[in-house]
Amino acid sequence: MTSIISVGGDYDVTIGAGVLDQVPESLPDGVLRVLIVHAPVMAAAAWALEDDLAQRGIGAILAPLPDAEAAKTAEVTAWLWGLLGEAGFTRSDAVVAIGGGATTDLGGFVAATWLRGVPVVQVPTTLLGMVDAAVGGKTGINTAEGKNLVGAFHPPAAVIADLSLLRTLPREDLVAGLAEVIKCGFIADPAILDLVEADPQAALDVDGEVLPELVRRAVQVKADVVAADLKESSLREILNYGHTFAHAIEQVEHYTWRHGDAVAVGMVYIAELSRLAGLIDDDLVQRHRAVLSSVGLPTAYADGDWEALLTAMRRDKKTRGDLLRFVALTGIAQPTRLEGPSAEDLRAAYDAVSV
Ligand SMILES: NC(=O)c1ccc[n+]([C@@H]2O[C@H](COP(=O)([O-])OP(=O)(O)OC[C@H]3O[C@@H](n4cnc5c(N)ncnc54)[C@H](O)[C@@H]3O)[C@@H](O)[C@H]2O)c1
Ligand SMILES: O=C(O)C(=O)C[C@@H](O)[C@H](O)[C@H](O)COP(=O)(O)O
Ligand SMILES: [Zn+2]
Repeated sequence: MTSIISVGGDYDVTIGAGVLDQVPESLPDGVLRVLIVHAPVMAAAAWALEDDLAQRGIGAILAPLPDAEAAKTAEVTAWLWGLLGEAGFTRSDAVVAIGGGATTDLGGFVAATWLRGVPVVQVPTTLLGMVDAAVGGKTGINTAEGKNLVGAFHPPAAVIADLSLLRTLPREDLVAGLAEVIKCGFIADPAILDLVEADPQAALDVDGEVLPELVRRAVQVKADVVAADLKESSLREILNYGHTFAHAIEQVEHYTWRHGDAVAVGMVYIAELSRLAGLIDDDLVQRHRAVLSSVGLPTAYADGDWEALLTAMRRDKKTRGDLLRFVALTGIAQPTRLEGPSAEDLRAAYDAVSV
């Protein structure tokens, strides 16, 4: 079954097994050349796309990226700008990004910045990319000081999510992708939590029916939010649930942690902080731990450097001046903001996740 989810009428997310061959027709009319940036494991898919495009009279330049987070750097971005400059890419040309969230973040950023914006078609190949990174137009790279500190909002022309690609995804990456799915359950769609809790193993079965349903539901949550608030003036912040602490872990651990794993711990951290602030009860905190651990996600982060984590959290984009701001919950599907928590509560929540 193929599903198409419209993002505010601006572009479609096509979800289904075997939809990869729809990439050429998802390019805007009149595209003459394409830069295909791809994760190392997606070389065969990139070559196949190059052949398909050639038969349609569209030229392609292939750009294999460093794997995972190593792609999201100023150096890789500058290398791609160089390729585009040498080839004389114009605004009738486009970018296609094939890979996980790191690839689509980088590919989207290059498209956003080249000539102040050329079209990008996002082809996510991880669960996390399909349900989150490729949708919504947040693009960016890391700097030495922190995660995603440089970027642009640049919605794609289309998103093609071929579920059959998940068959080769390592289980650890599949599990990590479920963190963002579960996040959507906590912030907006409780049916996601019910589905995962009813059968956690089914949620990880790439050939079953539960996982596609979870993908559709999470994409719908994201589509609804970004259609209402593309540039994160307010509502979009809810998609950052768990991310303040998660991004700090990722940076302090030099990106050796998967993003989804860090988000899982980050959600437990904010749940603990919210409990300390009187926003939620202990049952909801424990529901975070139970549903996340049921699919194999981490819920604790031991032996961290608290001062380094705090410094990293202060660089979060939701911070305003000295005011640390978190997306929190008052209940399931009831997001709110927790602003300026005390130093004692920040530390106590850390103690609760660092056991
Ligand atoms: N822009 C956004 O809105 C947004 C949302 C969520 C996450 N992100 C970003 O996404 C990144 C994380 O994305 P990710 O979890 O996809 O990680 P990733 O892009 O690092 O990919 C994980 C690993 O899976 C491999 N891989 C990809 N597809 C595969 C496949 N089909 N078969 C086998 N291996 C495959 C990759 O090569 C990589 O080694 C982070 O940088 C995060 O900040 C961005
Ligand atoms: O799309 C969004 O908005 C999100 O916050 C989704 C997050 O899952 C994602 O990790 C995003 O890249 C984080 O953005 P940042 O602005 O905190 O860097
Ligand atoms: Zn995320």
